[in-house]
Amino acid sequence: MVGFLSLDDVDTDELHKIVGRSATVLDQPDPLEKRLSGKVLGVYFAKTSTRTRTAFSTAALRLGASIVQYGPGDLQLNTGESLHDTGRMFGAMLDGLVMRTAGPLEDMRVVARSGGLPVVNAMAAQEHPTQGVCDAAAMLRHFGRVDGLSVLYVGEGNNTAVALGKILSTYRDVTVVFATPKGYGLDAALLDSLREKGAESGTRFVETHDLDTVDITADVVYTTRWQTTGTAKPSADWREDFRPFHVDDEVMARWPEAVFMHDLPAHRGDEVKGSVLDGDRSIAWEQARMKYGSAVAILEWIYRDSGQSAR
Ligand SMILES: NC(=O)OP(=O)(O)O
Repeated sequence: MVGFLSLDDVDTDELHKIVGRSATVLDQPDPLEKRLSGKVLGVYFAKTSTRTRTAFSTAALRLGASIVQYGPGDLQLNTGESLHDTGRMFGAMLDGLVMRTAGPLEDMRVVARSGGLPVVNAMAAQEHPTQGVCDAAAMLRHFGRVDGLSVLYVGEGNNTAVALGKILSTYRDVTVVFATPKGYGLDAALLDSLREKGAESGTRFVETHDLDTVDITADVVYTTRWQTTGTAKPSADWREDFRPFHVDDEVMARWPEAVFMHDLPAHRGDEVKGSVLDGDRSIAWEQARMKYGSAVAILEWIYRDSGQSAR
């Protein structure tokens, strides 16, 4: 049973192969090899999604699988059935599951263990690993490399930031600055683990709560929406804390060589000005298309032993 629950679970060489494959999928015309022919995947999204759900559904279909879709109100989980029992039922009938919740990653591990089936983490509270693959692949496709890039992340230290940090920690000589609102930064233990991992390959991580003091020469300015899917801010006046992290043309002018990235969905006027998101330096829409490329690459990797059940 091999799923895709956390970037921590995947060997670096394998991860880089997945990123490399993601970056080529967009340039490869259909048809894809039907690596998932005869398989049936569950696609369970307990939280809203436009990109990830569409990407994994279309990727599974184009790879030859059939899919069964479940929305937030569909499962007997809502009436009190346990995750363990739910996983057992999925495992009895499905060949894999793509799953999004706002809950802990451990919930997905329970489903994977009890069902004995591969589970893809399409976003959990702690980590959005498929987004990390997508983002690294978008950088690879644009720059021809990930090694040596300087990335300025502006916004909340959410599950997208965690995945971005984890995947960039596997590349060489990358500089990552997280400019996060005070009180909404990365978990200190996570940041320590990123620094430890990055030290092996010359990759460094810095966190600041003052965007004005950032003095790197960035290749990428990356932001994310202020209200992460499935989470709520603890204070009513949180917007005041986030306002200095709005990426507008003046912010982009400080990094004239940088491209702009965004995991989307965007809220123009909050985290980003429309002229930046839709401007010449934005690769956010190519990055969004990479959601499909990365979904294909992840599913191909999970079912890489063609002809054998991944279960
Ligand atoms: N970036 C991302 O995960 O988008 P969706 O929430 O639309 O899937």
